[in-house]
Amino acid sequence: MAPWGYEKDNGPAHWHKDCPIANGKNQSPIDLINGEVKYDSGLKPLTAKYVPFSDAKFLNNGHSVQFQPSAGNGSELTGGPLAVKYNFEQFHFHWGNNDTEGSEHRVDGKMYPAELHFVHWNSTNPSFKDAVGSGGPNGLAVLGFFLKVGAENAALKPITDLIPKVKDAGTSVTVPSNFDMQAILPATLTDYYTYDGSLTTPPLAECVKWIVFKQPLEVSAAQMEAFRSVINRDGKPMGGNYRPPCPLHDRAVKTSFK
Ligand SMILES: NS(=O)(=O)c1ccc2oc(=S)[nH]c2c1
Ligand SMILES: [Zn+2]
Repeated sequence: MAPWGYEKDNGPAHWHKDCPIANGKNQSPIDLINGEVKYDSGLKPLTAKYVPFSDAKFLNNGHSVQFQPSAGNGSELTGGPLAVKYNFEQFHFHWGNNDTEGSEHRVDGKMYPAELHFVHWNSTNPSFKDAVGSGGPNGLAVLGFFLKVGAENAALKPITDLIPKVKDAGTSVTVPSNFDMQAILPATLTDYYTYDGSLTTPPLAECVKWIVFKQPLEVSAAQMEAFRSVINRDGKPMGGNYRPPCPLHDRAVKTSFK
């Protein structure tokens, strides 16, 4: 089978052939239906402590554009639904070819134009790869932020300004060491949905504690257009690199807000 992608011949409907877990009971993304979520007063705010990276790349891996440090540097996530410390691994994006589609998670059936994922791995594992394979929903913690079109996002500008340099699949560029990743996050990481799920791309491992924030981040129309200029490994616009929602089965979605 052609390597997986989001086209007719290699998209989400085909993934189960290489990854049978695609039809599992803990798959992501999902539609976050407000009438079916349950407030959990025990959910505390999250704390993300991100240290500037001296050696990080921004790359086009053929199915997303991704910020990837060369090694860990003590950037970590704690709190919220998490029992232990999680190490930062990478962040990447999913987006659409127009403003009516692009996010992976949905809220009452509504898609946002894009979704940003901050990926972290459970520090009780020796590595990210081990955390993915550790079994159970506590291997990774992924923060999901919806993006909507509005004001320019100054914190993401150093990243969106690099997009023209990674237009083609397999290209990468070094990110200036003064890039302030912490500035992307809202000041307080309070109102979120959380549930046990999976990677939204192959291998689709069911190893993720998902934490999706209610409040979207804003990016400008020009920043959205930058994403839409990215080309995938088939030479087509990468937009549409989102998996449709999966069945919830008997999972609960908890919220930190009423
Ligand atoms: N889109 S996502 O669920 O955040 C996600 C995060 C980390 C991943 O590592 C591999 S391999 N595939 C991945 C998908
Ligand atoms: Zn993702």
